[in-house]
Amino acid sequence: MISQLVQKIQKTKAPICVGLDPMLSYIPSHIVQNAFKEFGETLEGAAEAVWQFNKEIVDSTYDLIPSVKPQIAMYEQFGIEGLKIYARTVEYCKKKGLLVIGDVKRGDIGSTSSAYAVGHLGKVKVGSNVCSGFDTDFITVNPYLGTDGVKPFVDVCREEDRGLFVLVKTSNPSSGEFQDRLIDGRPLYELVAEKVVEWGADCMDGTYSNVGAVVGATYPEMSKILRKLMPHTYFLVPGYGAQGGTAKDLANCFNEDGLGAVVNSSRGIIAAYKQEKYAKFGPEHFAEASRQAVMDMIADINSVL
Ligand SMILES: O=C(O)c1cc(=O)[nH]c(=O)n1[C@@H]1O[C@H](COP(=O)(O)O)[C@@H](O)[C@H]1O
Repeated sequence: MISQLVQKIQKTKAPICVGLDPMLSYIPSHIVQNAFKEFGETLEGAAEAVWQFNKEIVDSTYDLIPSVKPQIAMYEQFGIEGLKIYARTVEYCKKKGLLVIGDVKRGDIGSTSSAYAVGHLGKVKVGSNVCSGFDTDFITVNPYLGTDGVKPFVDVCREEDRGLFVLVKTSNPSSGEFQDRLIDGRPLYELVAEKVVEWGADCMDGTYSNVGAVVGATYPEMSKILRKLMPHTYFLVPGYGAQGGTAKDLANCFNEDGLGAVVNSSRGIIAAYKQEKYAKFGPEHFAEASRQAVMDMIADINSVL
């Protein structure tokens, strides 16, 4: 699976992923009002607005990009109606030729992780049928429970040719509270990185493993160390844009050949029309503002590679 992402990145010359993290407050009021008119001021109405918003953004950017990353929390806030739209968004993006990284951050005891792995990446047996749940290409995984909590995901990746991005060093301000703590003189994120390499050793797909790592754009010194520790691990790099990470900050996440990382931006792309820089597009043309923001992000990142 990771080789498909590499190929799409090489084809588009865009090592990026558009984060489909829709909050109702980002959605222009003409879309929200139309959805409310049809479905009322209900969870169904909110979910319909999210769907219309996502569809326009995907339609206006899919030819420029290799991948998207829907964050499931933004859909779960609308309950089952939101989850239906998560599933519809995944399916639509795949039809458009995009690789989909489901940002679900799962991880539990082994038996529970197995069910998560099947539901998001694999297939489930239903009587005599074999069915797919959310059917995403990659998901994000939380490694806090250790090897038996991660292995079920790795096994499904090997069986189904899917991929993971395991949290190693996250982009948020408090990430150091646990992740930077020294254990036998070494920060925890380095120990997790070594485990990610070990988990991914049996899942190679070309130069890289299907077991990747999440490394935030906001900690450039740490990403430099992690890049060296994990030469064959692909990085998913969030934190660019809205969280303050710049192209210069994330240059360390890439290998010398310009591969090795896919950079996410969510609010910076989907809510671009709200920024002064893109205000000229106005809410009516929000999707064109997103397209322009994608082009600017690609140029910005390529300028440091
Ligand atoms: O796993 C992630 O994608 C993730 C890890 C991390 O360390 N930091 C982080 O921001 N994310 C996700 O990346 C997205 C960032 O959104 P923006 O800050 O709007 O670009 C959100 O969906 C976060 O949940």
